[in-house]
Amino acid sequence: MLEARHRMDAPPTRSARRGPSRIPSGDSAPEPSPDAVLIRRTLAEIAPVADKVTSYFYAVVFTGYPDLRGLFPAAMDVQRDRLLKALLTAAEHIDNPEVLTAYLRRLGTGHRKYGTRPEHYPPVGEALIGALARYAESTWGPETEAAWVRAYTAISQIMIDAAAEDEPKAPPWWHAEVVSHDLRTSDIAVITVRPDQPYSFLAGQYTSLETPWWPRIWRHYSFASAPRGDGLLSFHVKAVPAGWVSNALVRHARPGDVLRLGPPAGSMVVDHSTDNGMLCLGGGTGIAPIKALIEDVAEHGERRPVEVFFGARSDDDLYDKDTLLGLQRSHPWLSVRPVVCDEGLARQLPQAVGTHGPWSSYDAFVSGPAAMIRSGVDALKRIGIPGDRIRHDEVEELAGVAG
Ligand SMILES: NC(=O)C1=CN([C@@H]2O[C@H](COP(=O)(O)OP(=O)(O)OC[C@H]3O[C@@H](n4cnc5c(N)ncnc54)[C@H](O)[C@@H]3O)[C@@H](O)[C@H]2O)C=CC1
Repeated sequence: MLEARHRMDAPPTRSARRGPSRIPSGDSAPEPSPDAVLIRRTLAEIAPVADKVTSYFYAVVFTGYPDLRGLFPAAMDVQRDRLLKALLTAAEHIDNPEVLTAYLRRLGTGHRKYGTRPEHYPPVGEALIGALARYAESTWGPETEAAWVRAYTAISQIMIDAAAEDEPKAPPWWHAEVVSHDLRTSDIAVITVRPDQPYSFLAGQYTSLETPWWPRIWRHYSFASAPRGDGLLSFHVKAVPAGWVSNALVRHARPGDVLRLGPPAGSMVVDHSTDNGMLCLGGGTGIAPIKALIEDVAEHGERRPVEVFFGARSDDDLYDKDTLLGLQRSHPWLSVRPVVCDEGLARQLPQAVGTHGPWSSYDAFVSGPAAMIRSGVDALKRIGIPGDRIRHDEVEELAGVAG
């Protein structure tokens, strides 16, 4: 159902720790604007036929404007309905400019790596309106169409402006040469690359990455280290079943291969204005950004307590345990607890953390499989950490990682 899927792509709420304001919901939500009411009616009507809307939308874009086909991957698998989902999500939240603008600015800037230009927006808008008009027959009319046109115009303008402002500051993408490839288990590799131009990011962030084997298929990977003096970047990659990019990276990438990177994104970063303790849960290769956070705290010379739970399904999957235990030996403020649990880290977590703590003064960081993030956040709330102090990457972004 589109409804369910595009909710996953919602701009961040405060409890997901990014934006300063909250998407209106529940009793305290302000009245939606007339445009928002019309837009939500359309969305409700197309929800049961979401797949048809998506197919029709892309068919109109690609047959009407063949030049745009080159911006998309040859095989439209998980990325197939990303653009449409993002547009529908943005329209749904048109009443919330503060959160929406931040979301759309990131989207606009992130689209530079696809080669998106301002002239691409009108044809996409036409295809969107055409698909909605066709599949939302009973709620469609001149007023509804006008509301969608206003929303799309506002959305596209924010994206175009953000891309234009970013242009003098950063390239649309970076080339990055693989300088080392360290196979840690039969399906996990630590890959280090050298970008062709300086690449600034914050520990805890992630980037999008494209391999030469699957052009225009981008996947997200977190940086596994804080920014380094030599400018190198590392990623922990697990080859997942049917994962094109992850399998290419683990099984084919070798030193000398050149990848492409998009801009850094994500705000699972350390707040250096406080000395709150940090409680970090890393599941599987989700430990990568946690390691970056630890290095960041160490570089700032801070003495805040950092407690890390590293969850994996087997001992073998604790592929980075030695590095983390090495960091623990060097930093008395750091404690690392490997947890082997096939049933889910979150199930064991309340028990594991319950014997430590109290955690109410801690900031929490959760990184790993999407389902683990969801259950981990619930578990952390149950042990007394307020939602606005729990940081994690957007779960919908991770959907693109599994590949
Ligand atoms: N920034 C982030 O949040 C990052 C997320 N990832 C994601 O982490 C995942 C790593 O995959 P693998 O190493 O194969 O992990 P995995 O599937 O082996 O799981 C790792 C740990 O999470 C637990 N877990 C898994 N599903 C759970 C659930 N539904 N509820 C509670 N606990 C659960 C497992 O028991 C295990 O302890 C990938 O999906 C990747 O996309 C990777 C890097 C960064």
